[in-house]
Amino acid sequence: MNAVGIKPLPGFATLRDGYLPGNAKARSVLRITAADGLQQAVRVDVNATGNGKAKLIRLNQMGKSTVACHLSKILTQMGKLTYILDGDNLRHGLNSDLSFKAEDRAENIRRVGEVAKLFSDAGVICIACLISPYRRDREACRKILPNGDFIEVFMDVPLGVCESRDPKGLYKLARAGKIKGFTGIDDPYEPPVNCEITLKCDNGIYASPSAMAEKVICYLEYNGYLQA
Ligand SMILES: Nc1ncnc2c1ncn2[C@@H]1O[C@H](COP(=O)(O)OS(=O)(=O)O)[C@@H](OP(=O)(O)O)[C@H]1O
Ligand SMILES: Nc1ncnc2c1ncn2[C@@H]1O[C@H](COP(=O)(O)OP(=O)(O)O)[C@@H](O)[C@H]1O
Repeated sequence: MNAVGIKPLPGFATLRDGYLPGNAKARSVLRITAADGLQQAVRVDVNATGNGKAKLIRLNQMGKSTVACHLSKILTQMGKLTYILDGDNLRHGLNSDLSFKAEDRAENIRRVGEVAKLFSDAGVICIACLISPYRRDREACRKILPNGDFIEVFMDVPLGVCESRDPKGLYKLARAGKIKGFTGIDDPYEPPVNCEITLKCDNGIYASPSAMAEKVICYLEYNGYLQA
């Protein structure tokens, strides 16, 4: 158990223990650290990472973007290329024609899956943070990616905690009936039954976003996803 309460998987230290992953090439790590930013990291030459694989990583529920940023930063420091596909942002561009009706959420998730597949082909680890509240849509998305390339991360955060954060005030509007079909209020969220990773609280205490990201890294390391 380290200082942030994560039990490392057998044979793995977490990054906070000062562990430099054996497969991270010093040249790549230095170069990408110097770039110091997620978008800049994406511009780094693919060959510099030595990473031939890419994965779609889904994060559910509140705190998605925050954990995704930490995850991307850690992966970048390890010499990997990453790109974050954030549902909230994509709905301003690629998916601006879609509503929050069930069929439009399905199309939203399908498009993000297809985009993630393209990133994957280019050797970039794609971190997709979408609510994707319905199981059937997540399973359809899993099928878009090659077998084993879709890693589902469930952020098991109770509605009350999400609602207490509410930085955009959307829960308040939903409770007041000013937004209809809001996930968790008057639209369902179906928790996964077969996700690869669950991030939740321990003894009522939530891990920090960076600790959650480290847990994902441990999973990826342990299962050989980050080998050069
Ligand atoms: N009705 C309704 N239900 C849920 N969410 C809503 C809704 N209306 C707007 N928003 C904002 O849209 C963000 C979620 O978009 P997603 O593309 O991830 O949703 S979905 O996967 O298609 O369900 C989500 O942003 P995040 O909080 O960053 O997830 C909300 O701010
Ligand atoms: N582990 C955490 N502990 C406390 N607050 C958090 C945590 N993760 C995220 N937050 C805060 O919760 C709010 C929502 O986080 P965000 O990452 O934008 O969620 P999402 O992308 O799921 O909507 C933000 O104000 C963020 O700072």
